[in-house]
Amino acid sequence: MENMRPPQKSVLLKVVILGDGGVGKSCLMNRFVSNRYDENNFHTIGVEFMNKDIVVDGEKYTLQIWDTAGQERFWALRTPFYRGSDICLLCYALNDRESLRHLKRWRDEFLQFADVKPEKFPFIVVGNKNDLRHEINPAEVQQWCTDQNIAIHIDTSSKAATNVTDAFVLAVQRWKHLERVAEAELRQDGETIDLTRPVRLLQKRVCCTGGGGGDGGTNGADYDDNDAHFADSAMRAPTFKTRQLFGQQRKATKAPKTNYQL
Ligand SMILES: Nc1nc2c(ncn2[C@@H]2O[C@H](COP(=O)(O)OP(=O)(O)OP(=O)(O)O)[C@@H](O)[C@H]2O)c(=O)[nH]1
Repeated sequence: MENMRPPQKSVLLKVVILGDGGVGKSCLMNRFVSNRYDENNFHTIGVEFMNKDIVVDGEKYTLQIWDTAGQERFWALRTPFYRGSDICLLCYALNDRESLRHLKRWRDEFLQFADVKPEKFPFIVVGNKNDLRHEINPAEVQQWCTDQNIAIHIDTSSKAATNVTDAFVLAVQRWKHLERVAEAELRQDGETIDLTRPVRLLQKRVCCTGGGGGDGGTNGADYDDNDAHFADSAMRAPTFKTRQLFGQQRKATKAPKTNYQL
């Protein structure tokens, strides 16, 4: 029989989106997963998540994206979901200076509850609402990222569908880069590495063949590698109980074909 190669496994990554209420976290997730945009979104209460399959640099990933409530009063509902994250998107709105200033608070909250090493964790700064007049100049964002030791920031518009997929792709590449760094460190320490499996992903991250639960559809885009990353945490999928309590899975109704051109 021809073409009987085993299907490539998909690596499961938990991605958490944090930032002030109204900066556009839910819109970003919906644009990425379903290519939809809703002008009249309700505030998120607690957390919601969606899955999306994506191919980056020839490797399959299932991104489990957690959209969190940005309003302060929901902190107790969102913080239990930080543990087990692989990537954190820190989201602000380009027309709202305060939302950039508050990113420090969001980062600190994440570090407190996710229990990860800041220098080894892939944070990506996302400036959303790129279609509106900017209140913040790029040098300020760059300075903030440098101060916080964050390597990547990108401007997006969920409304205009600008750079949304790119933001998630960059995040995966950053994660991959850190993974390689971790692998190199292990080699230096003389530890044995199983080259057939991702470092520290041994039992948990390899997800499934053919992808992520079918909620998002597969983005066939492929990306050239240059950069990458690693999270120091274990993947923990939500249990049925926690889903019932807080983490509702948002259904992407028919996922239309993405119109992103990368
Ligand atoms: N112009 C413009 N407006 C946007 C964009 N993204 C989101 N919005 C608007 O901002 C509103 C709030 O977006 P949400 O995605 O609900 O914001 P959020 O960060 O999830 O808010 P919380 O759920 O309260 O944390 C939306 O209803 C849109 O009207 C964008 O890229 N451009």
